[in-house]
Amino acid sequence: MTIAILGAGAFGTALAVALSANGPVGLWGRQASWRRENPRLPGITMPDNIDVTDNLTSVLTADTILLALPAQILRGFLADHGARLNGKTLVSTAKGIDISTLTGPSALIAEACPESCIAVLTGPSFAADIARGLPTALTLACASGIEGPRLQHALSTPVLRLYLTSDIAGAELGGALKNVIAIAAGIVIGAGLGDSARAAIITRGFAEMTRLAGRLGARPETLTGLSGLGDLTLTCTSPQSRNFRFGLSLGAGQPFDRATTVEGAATAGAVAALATRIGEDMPIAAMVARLAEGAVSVEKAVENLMTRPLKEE
Ligand SMILES: NC(=O)c1ccc[n+]([C@@H]2O[C@H](COP(=O)([O-])OP(=O)(O)OC[C@H]3O[C@@H](n4cnc5c(N)ncnc54)[C@H](O)[C@@H]3O)[C@@H](O)[C@H]2O)c1
Ligand SMILES: O=P(O)(O)OC[C@H](O)CO
Repeated sequence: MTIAILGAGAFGTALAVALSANGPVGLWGRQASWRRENPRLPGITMPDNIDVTDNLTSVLTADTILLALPAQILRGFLADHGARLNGKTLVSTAKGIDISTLTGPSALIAEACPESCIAVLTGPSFAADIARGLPTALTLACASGIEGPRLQHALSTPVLRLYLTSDIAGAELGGALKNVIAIAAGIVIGAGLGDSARAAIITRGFAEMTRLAGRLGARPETLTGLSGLGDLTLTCTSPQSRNFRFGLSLGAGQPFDRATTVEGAATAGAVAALATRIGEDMPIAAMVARLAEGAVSVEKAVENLMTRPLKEE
């Protein structure tokens, strides 16, 4: 198996560093003018067997491509380059739902590359941790009983342990939805509402995640696994998370650098629209969408959530 990664942001670069333990890796970035140290991942030196390039053609000789682009970028990228990727094994790593189609990355890839085998790599993992070689466990979702195990072995290393599932919908939705709830958790802490309120938002947020994912065909055990509960726990509790930090700044009423990749912001809008379309109640996600747009104050959002009709758990 020959491997290339498209997207030389923090995560694509970290994956390249990890997978270089198994052999050569191509890493493409549209503006990859650096070669040995990515400014998005300071302090990490690229091993010699990573070919960092801004020439897409040169990395497309690989048979297996990991797509490490943000979810809202993917559709446009596939429109431009999907034909050249079609037929290759494609592994999606984006954690979001496309705001214009309300579909996840795997559906976008399937539409653009109908002859490709598609997998999803997701789970609790900060790029900096992976790049430093800290032990990490992820979920690899692939519907193919042949390609799935092959990928699982090729993408695992002594410090990167992949668990295999065939539940693409569950793995993908867990990764996308946890980002929305992480923003909510950040808001709670940023606004000084306390750890008890955060535990409540995580738990009720997880209930929303499992409800929506279940309606969209996910298996419950996937949501309680690494890609759901595992990643939710990480992202709602660590200031390393950009989604959590975005929430912190919203809650505290402080500015936030909008150039930072915060997948949960657009995904909250997509989730709210999706929930409305299928008639599912997602009050926390809907409130995060409004807060991220600046359409409601934190005080009003808390009041609205706390005064909803009382119900059974
Ligand atoms: N950073 C992490 O810790 C981490 C961990 C797991 C998963 N992820 C997921 O990986 C995905 C990418 O996140 P990241 O952390 O690498 O983001 P990032 O902001 O570090 O990098 C995004 C990259 O996308 C590139 N890009 C933007 N628009 C583009 C376009 N039109 N064409 C080509 N390239 C374009 C940018 O140049 C940049 O290199 C996200 O879905 C994120 O949720 C990130
Ligand atoms: O920095 P975040 O919030 O995008 O989170 C990164 C990863 O998704 C954590 O698993």
